[in-house]
Amino acid sequence: MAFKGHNALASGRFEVAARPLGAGGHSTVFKAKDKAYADPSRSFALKVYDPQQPDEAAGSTVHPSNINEMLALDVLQSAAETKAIASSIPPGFYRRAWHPNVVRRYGHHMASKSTRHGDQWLLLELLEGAQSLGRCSEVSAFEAKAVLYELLRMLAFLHQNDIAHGDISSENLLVCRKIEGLPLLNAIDFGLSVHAKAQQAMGAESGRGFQGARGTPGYFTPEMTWPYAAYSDPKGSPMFQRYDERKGDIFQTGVVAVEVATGKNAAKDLFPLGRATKQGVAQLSRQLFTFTGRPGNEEAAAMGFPQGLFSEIEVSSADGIKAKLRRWGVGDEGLLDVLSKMVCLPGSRRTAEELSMHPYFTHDAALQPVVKAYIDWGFPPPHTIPTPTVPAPLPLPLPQPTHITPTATNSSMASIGSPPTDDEQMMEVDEEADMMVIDHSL
Ligand SMILES: Nc1ncnc2c1ncn2[C@@H]1O[C@H](COP(=O)(O)OP(=O)(O)OP(=O)(O)O)[C@@H](O)[C@H]1O
Repeated sequence: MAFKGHNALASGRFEVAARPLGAGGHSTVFKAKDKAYADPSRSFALKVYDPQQPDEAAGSTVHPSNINEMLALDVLQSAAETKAIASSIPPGFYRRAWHPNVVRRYGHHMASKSTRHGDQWLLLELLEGAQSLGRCSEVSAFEAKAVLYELLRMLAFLHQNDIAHGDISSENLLVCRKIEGLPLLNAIDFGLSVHAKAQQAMGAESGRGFQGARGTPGYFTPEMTWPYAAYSDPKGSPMFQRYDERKGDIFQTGVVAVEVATGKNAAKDLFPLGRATKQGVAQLSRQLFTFTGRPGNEEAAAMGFPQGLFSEIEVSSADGIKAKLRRWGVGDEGLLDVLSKMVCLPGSRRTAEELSMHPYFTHDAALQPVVKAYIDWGFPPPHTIPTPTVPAPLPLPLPQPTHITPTATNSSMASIGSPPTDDEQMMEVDEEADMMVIDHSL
């Protein structure tokens, strides 16, 4: 197994598969074994970031999104450790308290001055046999409901921890196994995440929210696009308003849910970005507001939305949004109601926790195995399913970590595997795996 670049760190420590698992704009992800781990036969996903040209001011070769991702996973690790202590999970086993819908982090290294490929990496749980939600075919209506419920539970958790994912898309959600026959999602790619820790580390001014459009085409939100429509040269315009990325997560999740429910593709069929230019975003903005409706006076003022913009478009209403969703092929009235509170203007968007308590989910006893799984993992829902068949939650044994079979089944989703074998014997090294050299003096 060879690693391109052959630097001492990566080729010495990891045995890396030649063929990548996947690649993104700033990284390549490989299946790898870590010789420093107690069980050197255990496989991980090694995300190797591309070094950047040294930044003029700080001389750093680390792309800011890599820092974002690393720090978001730091925050999630702290949350898991705190939860583990509260649940009397012994030290070293905190990953048992990690949220089931977020990929687990095992270590990282960020050599901030190095231009060598392989000096910036993130070691993640291997989601073996996983495929992106966007590539799953034949998702049943009930699977689609379970997927949306899981997404909302995951977002509620992230948002409670003051993290916005910032780039929810069907490519950044991997499906790797099933709970009682239902798909289990894992969110990856926290490169555009928004959280106080990154803002502190990178000296961003305080206050939540970004300005301007960023993310994956197909998932841009109305609030990030309107300044492009409002001004011929919006760059640096003081009229750019900050927007709350947590609300953006809700909109993007709604778009993913529409994709899953209808089989349409966000970037091709729903909200295509014709050209990645200001003019292209301006056109997309018109399309987005045609879908959501333009803001009424009050919301327009709150968004800093100029008077008169898109005056020919009707004012936003839930009924208008539902009618358009029906035309796209969403038929279920419950789902229509949930989506009309997600794929709408920011002022009308509900929180992930509120949405997870919608009767569409809570009145469906068939969703019980999924809800029960969260209770078993130590994440009780903010609601209870009103059915006599639901057993009362018992005092929890230590949640068993999940284990993934090495190969996908021939269905569109892979299956749950046998129980884990390594966690107990890994105790010391489990912690050791996090004590990797961190050099991010940015
Ligand atoms: N933990 C994992 N287990 C298995 N495969 C993974 C894992 N993490 C990432 N991948 C694969 O690698 C691909 C790229 O990962 P990721 O989206 O994190 O990279 P990125 O460089 O941040 O991408 P982008 O340019 O979209 O921001 C994913 O689409 C997936 O196929």
